[in-house]
Amino acid sequence: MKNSFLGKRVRGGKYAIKGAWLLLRHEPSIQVQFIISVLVCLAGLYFEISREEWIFQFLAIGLVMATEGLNTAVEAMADFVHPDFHNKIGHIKDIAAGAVFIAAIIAVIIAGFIYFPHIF
Ligand SMILES: Nc1ncnc2c1ncn2[C@@H]1O[C@H](COP(=O)(O)OP(=O)(O)OP(=O)(O)O)[C@@H](O)[C@H]1O
Repeated sequence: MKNSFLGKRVRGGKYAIKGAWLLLRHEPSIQVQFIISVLVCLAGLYFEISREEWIFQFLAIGLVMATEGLNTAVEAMADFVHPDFHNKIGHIKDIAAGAVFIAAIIAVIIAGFIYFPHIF
């Protein structure tokens, strides 16, 4: 079982859950995004948004948090590979942060589409 196809998948799932838990426990940016996600979900309950709106909302939350998680991994990898200051490392980190920024902008636009008609 240990090295079977299924065993490896189960082990991979355990590592992934561990990684998600580490992000939530130790990454301030993920913690902030998690709190915002909870607040947005409360807003969804309050405004009784539709099934389709919930789907887009969860997609936006997943997009931002997953991108932030990958950004964190890139930063950790960059610091491990090259702990000292280097222009290339700065460039790599800026690009990874840019990906989070794009995801966040899209999430804000989606939130606007969902909540603007409910509020105004
Ligand atoms: N080793 C380095 N060499 C060159 N520039 C760096 C280096 N480390 C960080 N920088 C620059 O500082 C910026 C912020 O990097 P940092 O690793 O502190 O990310 P952060 O966004 O503050 O991380 P966190 O997600 O932990 O808040 C980078 O985008 C990059 O421009």
